[in-house]
Amino acid sequence: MPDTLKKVWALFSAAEQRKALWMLLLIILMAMAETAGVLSIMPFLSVLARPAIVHENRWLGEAFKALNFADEASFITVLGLITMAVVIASSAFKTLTFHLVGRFVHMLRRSLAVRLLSTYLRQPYEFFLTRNSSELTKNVLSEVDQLVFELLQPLSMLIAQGVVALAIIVMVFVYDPWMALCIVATVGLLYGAIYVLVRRRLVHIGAARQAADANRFQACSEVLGGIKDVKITHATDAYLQRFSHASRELSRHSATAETLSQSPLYIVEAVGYTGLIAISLVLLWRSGDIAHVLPALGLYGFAAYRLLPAVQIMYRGMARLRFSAAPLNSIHRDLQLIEVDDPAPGGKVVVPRHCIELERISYAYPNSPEKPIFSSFSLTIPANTTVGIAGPSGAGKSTLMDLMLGLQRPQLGVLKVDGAVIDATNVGAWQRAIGYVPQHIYLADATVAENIAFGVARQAIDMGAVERAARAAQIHDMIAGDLAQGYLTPLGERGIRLSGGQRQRIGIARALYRDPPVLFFDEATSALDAQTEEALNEAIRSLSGSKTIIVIAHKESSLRDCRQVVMLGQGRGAAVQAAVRLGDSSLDYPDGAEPIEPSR
Ligand SMILES: Nc1ncnc2c1ncn2[C@@H]1O[C@H](COP(=O)(O)OP(=O)(O)OP(=O)(O)O)[C@@H](O)[C@H]1O
Repeated sequence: MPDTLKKVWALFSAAEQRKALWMLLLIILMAMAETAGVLSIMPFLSVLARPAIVHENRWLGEAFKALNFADEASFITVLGLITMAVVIASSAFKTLTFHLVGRFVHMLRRSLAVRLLSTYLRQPYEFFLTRNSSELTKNVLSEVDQLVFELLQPLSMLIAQGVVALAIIVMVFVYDPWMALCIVATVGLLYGAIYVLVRRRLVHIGAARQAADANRFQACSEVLGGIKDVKITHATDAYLQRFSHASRELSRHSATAETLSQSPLYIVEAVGYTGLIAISLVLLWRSGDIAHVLPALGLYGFAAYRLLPAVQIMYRGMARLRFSAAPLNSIHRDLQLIEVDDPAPGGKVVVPRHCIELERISYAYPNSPEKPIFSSFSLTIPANTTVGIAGPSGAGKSTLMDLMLGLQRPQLGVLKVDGAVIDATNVGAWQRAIGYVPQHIYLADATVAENIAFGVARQAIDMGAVERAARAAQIHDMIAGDLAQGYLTPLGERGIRLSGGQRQRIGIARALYRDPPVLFFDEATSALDAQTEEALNEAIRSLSGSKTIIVIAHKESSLRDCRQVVMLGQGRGAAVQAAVRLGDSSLDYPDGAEPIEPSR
C-alpha cells in the first residue's frame, strides 16, 4: 500500500502535488462539517424527547433566556430549524468538496495523457522499434482512463470517506467508548477479512484485464490498418473473433472486480442494521425509558447511516487500488522514461560544407543484438555530391540511411558532419538540414498543401514553397488539373484517394518543401512509370552540386547520376560492405571492402 501511494504521488507534477494537498485539506474540513451535521442531531433529539431538559441543561437554558423564547415548543422548532440548516450546509459543503476533488481528478486525466504521449514522442526512434504502437495508444487513451477513474477517483473517495469515518468514530467514542470500539471491531473485522480474501484475486484479474485490453486494441488497429490485406485474405472473421474474445475477457474481469468491490455492502448493511436494533434493545434494557434512549439511538442511527456507506466506499477504493495496480505500474514506469529527443523546432541547422562521415560504426537492432547489421563500417560522403546506396534486399540500406539520419545510433563508432560528432545535443540541428523520402510515405488525412508542408500549422503554410516543391516533384500538373480543390483537396486517410506513384511524389514534394541542403531518398522512385521517373531524376540532377543527395535504389536508372555508389552485400556472419566509386580516387574504402563496378 505505501508503495502504491508513493507511485501515485510520483505521477503528479509539482503543481498537482500542491493542489492534492489543498484537496486533502478540503476533505478534512468536509469531514469536520459532516461530523457537525451528525452532532447537531443530538441536542434536538434530547429536547424533543424531554422538553424539560431546556431548563436543566446550562447551555440550553442560557440560550432559551438570551433569545427570549415564549415557550419550549417554539424553542424546539428553532432548534430543529438550526439542525436542518447545519445538516444542509454540511451536505452543500460536501457536494462542493466532491466537485472540486472530482474536477482535480478529471484534470489529471488530461495532464497524465498529455505527459505520457509527450514522453513517448520524445523517445529515440529505436524505442518505437521495440514497442507496439497499439500498446502505446492503449496506454495513452485507455490505461490513463483506467488509472484515473478506477484508481485515483476511488483513492480520493477512500481518503475522503476515511476522514469522515474517523470523525464519526471519534464522535461515538466521546459519547460511548465501548460502543465505538465494538463498531470498529465489527466493521473492521468484516471488511478486513473480505479484503484479505479477495486482494490477490483482484491483482490477478487486474493484470488479465490489462492484457485483454492490449489484445483488443491490437486486433482493432491491425484489422483497420490493414483492411486491404484483410479483405483479400478473408481474415475478417479471424480478427472479429480475436477482438470479441479479448473484449469478453475485459468485460468478464471488470465485472468480477465490480462484484468483489461491491458485494460486502449487503453483508455489512445487514450486520449494521441488525446491530442497530441490538443496540437499541441494550440501551432500552439498561435505562428502561425510551425518552433517555432516543437521543443516543438517534446518534447511532445517524452515525451508522453515514458510517456504513463511508466504510463501503473505503473498501471499494482499496479493492480498486488492487485491481488497477497494473496500469499504475505501467504508466508510472513509462513516465520515468528519460526524454532524449530535442523537441525545439527552431535553432541552428547543421549544414555539411565538406563531408558526412560514418566512422567505424557497428550496429545491431536492439531486439536482435546477435545479428550485427554493420561491423566497424566507415563511409565518407563528400558534401554537395549525389551518392547511391545499392545492394540486395535485407543488406542494410535503409538501416544505413537511418543511421545517417540520426534516427538510430550506432553502438560503436560515430556519425560526423564536417568533423563534428552528431549526438543527442545536435541531432535535431542535423535533422533540420535534411529532407527525407521514406520507402512508405505516410500521408495524413488532410489537404494536399498540409501534406506537403507536413507539420506546419495550416495558417503558416507557404503556398509558394508548396507549389515550387510540387513542381520539382512532378506532381503540380496533376494537383492543379485533376484535383477539384487543387492544393486544398483533402487526401483521405493515409492518402487513400491517390495512386502509389502520386503518393510517392507528394512525399518527394514534402522533402523539398523546406529546400533542405541534404536530401535522402529511400526507393523514392520505385512506384513511378519510366517517363515520370526520368522527369524526376532530371529534377534531382538539377539539384546535384548544390545539395548533398543520398539515394537508395535498386534500379540502375536511379543510380546513373550518382558520383559514387555504396554497394552493400552480405558476407560471413555479419554484413560486409563495400564502397564503390565512380571516377573519384580520393574516396577511402572501408576496411576489407572491394570496389564493385555497378552494372549500367
Ligand atoms: N526493427 C528491426 N528489428 C530487427 N531487425 C531489423 C529491423 N529492421 C530491419 N531489420 C533487419 O536488418 C536487416 C537490414 O534491413 P534493411 O531494411 O536495412 O535492409 P534493406 O537493404 O533496406 O532492404 P530492402 O531493400 O528490402 O528495403 C534485415 O536483415 C532486417 O531483417
